[in-house]
Amino acid sequence: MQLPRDVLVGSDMLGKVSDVCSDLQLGRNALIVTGQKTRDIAGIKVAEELEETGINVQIHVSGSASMEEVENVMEIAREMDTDFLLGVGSGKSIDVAKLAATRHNVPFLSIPTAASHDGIVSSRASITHNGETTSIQASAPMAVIADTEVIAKAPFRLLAAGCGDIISNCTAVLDWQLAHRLQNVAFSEYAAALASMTANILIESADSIKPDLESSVRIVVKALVSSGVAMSIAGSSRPASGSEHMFSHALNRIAPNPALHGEQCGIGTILMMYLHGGDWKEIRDALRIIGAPTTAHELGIEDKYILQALVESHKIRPERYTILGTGITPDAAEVVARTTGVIS
Ligand SMILES: NC(=O)c1ccc[n+]([C@@H]2O[C@H](COP(=O)([O-])OP(=O)(O)OC[C@H]3O[C@@H](n4cnc5c(N)ncnc54)[C@H](O)[C@@H]3O)[C@@H](O)[C@H]2O)c1
Ligand SMILES: O=P(O)(O)OC[C@@H](O)CO
Ligand SMILES: [Zn+2]
Repeated sequence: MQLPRDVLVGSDMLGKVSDVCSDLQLGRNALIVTGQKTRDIAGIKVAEELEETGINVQIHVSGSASMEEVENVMEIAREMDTDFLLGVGSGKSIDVAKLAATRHNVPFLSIPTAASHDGIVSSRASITHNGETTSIQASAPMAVIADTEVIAKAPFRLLAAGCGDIISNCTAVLDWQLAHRLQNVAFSEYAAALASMTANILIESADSIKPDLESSVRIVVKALVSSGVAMSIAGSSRPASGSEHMFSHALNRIAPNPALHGEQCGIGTILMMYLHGGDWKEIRDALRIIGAPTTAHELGIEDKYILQALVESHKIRPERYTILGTGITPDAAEVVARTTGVIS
C-alpha cells in the first residue's frame, strides 16, 4: 500500500509548501506542472515559495492529460535533472505530474486548486492513451497540500463535481461486492468499508456543502482523501470506480462536449443504483441538494448520448464485472434513464 506521507488541509497551506519539501528532503530541482489558469492562481506562488528557499524551479503549463504530454514532462525532468515534481491545479495537471514523476522515479506533490475528484490523493493516474481514459497505476503523492482558501474560491461547480466523484463510491462498492461473489474477484473489506462510509458521510452532509465556504471544502477534501486512501488500500480504483465510472468514460468517448468527471459519475450513480435495486432517489436528492447535475439537461448532454453511453458502458472495462453484466439493451436503458428522470 502506498499512501501520502503528509496531508495538509487548511487556509494558506500554499505558504507551507517549502516547509513540506525541506521536511521531506526532496532536493534542489523542482518541476511544477500546472494549467494555463491555475498557474496564475497558485503555480507562480508555489514557485516563488520554493525559490525563496534556494530551490531551482521550472514551471510547465500542460494542456491535456495525454501520454504524449506525460512523455514531454519526463523529457523536461531529464533535461533539468529534476529531484521532484509538483502538480499544481486540477485533475489533468495533477495526473500528468503524477505519472511523469512515477516513471521518472522521483517523488511528487499534489497541490489541488479545486476539489473536483479523488485523483488529488489517489495512486491512480487517468491519462488518455489510444482513446482510453481509465486510470492506470501510479505512485501516490508524497504529500497533498490542499489550500482551502484557494479551493473555496474555485467555481462551485468543481466542488459539486468532487461530491459526485465521492458519491459514486456507493455503486462502485456494490459492483465490487457483486464481482467478488460472482467471479471471486479480490476484495478488501477495509477499502470497501472506507469508500462506502466516505460516500455516506457526504450524503448526510449534503446540506452543508455551500459555495465560498472553507468548511464545505474541508468536508469534501477529507472525503476525497479517504477515497484516495481506499484506492491505495485496494491497489486499484475498484472502491471508487464501478459501472457509474464506466458510464462516464463512455460519455467521454461519445458526447461532443463531455461534462466534468465528477458530474458524469454522479449521474452514473443514480442510473446504476437503480439497476442495483437500491435507493437511487437518495443519490439523486443528495446531488440535487449539493447543486450537482442530476439530469442530462443539467449536464449539457443530449438524451441520445446518455442512452448510447448506457448501452456501451460495459465495453469500457470488459475485465471489470459490474451490474451491467454483458450490457443493457436499448429499451431497458430507456426505462432506467426515464424512470430516474435523467432524461425527460
Ligand atoms: N487520477 C485519478 O484517480 C482521477 C480520478 C478522477 C478523475 N481524474 C481525471 O481528472 C480529470 C478531471 O479533473 P477535473 O474535474 O479537475 O477537470 P479538469 O482537469 O478538466 O479541470 C477543470 C477546469 O478547472 C479549472 N480550475 C481548476 N482549479 C481552479 C480554480 N481554483 N479556479 C478556477 N478554475 C480552476 C481548470 O483550469 C480547468 O479548466 C480527468 O482527466 C479525469 O480523468 C483522475
Ligand atoms: O479507474 P477509473 O475508472 O479511471 O477511476 C479512477 C477514479 O476516477 C475513481 O474516482
Ligand atoms: Zn472518479
